[in-house]
Amino acid sequence: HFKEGPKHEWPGYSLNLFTYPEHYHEDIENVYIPHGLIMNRIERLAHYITEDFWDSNIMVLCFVKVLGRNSNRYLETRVEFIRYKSYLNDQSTEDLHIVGNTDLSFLRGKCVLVVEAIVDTGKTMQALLKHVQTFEPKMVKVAGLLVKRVPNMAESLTDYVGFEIPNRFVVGYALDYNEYFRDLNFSFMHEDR
Ligand SMILES: Oc1ncnc2c1N=NC2
Repeated sequence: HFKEGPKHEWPGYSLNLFTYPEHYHEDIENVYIPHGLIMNRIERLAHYITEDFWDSNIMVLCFVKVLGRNSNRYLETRVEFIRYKSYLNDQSTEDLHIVGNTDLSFLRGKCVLVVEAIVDTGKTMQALLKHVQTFEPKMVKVAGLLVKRVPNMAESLTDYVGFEIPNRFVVGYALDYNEYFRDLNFSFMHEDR
């Protein structure tokens, strides 16, 4: 997936180009990926996913449903959420703690798309995929909106990548730092930690 990119790192956009909650002014460094760009990229991923899943029902996904309305094909989708905790402050913990229901037997024989906001070390995703496989789905693919470039990254776990980003902590657009910054629902910010 990841061609060796240019060595310079994308500097992000200056904060004064955007409006964002006052209470975050001291904590964020720049706008890394604005909302509009995220939306455009997600639509492209939905195109690839719809092609790959062609005539199978998809167990987990919402944005393909929108694409279904625009194109003449509608893939029935069902969305289930797996809540888990894998981060303490900004360090990934080793193990996967699934919160709530761990019985995923509804996946048996199904075409599953695991949708993750961010794939970092890949440890959580590997643990999640191992757990999903025990329920013998027909197919499992992974969509990650953000995938970090981390040293000796496990073979690419992600079939659909929104944005490949440097190995730095980002917040916003549902990504949090100990539950802070979740309400930055319009873009990613580099958290200068
Ligand atoms: O950079 C990150 N920002 C928020 N949450 C997570 C991150 N990486 N793994 C989980």
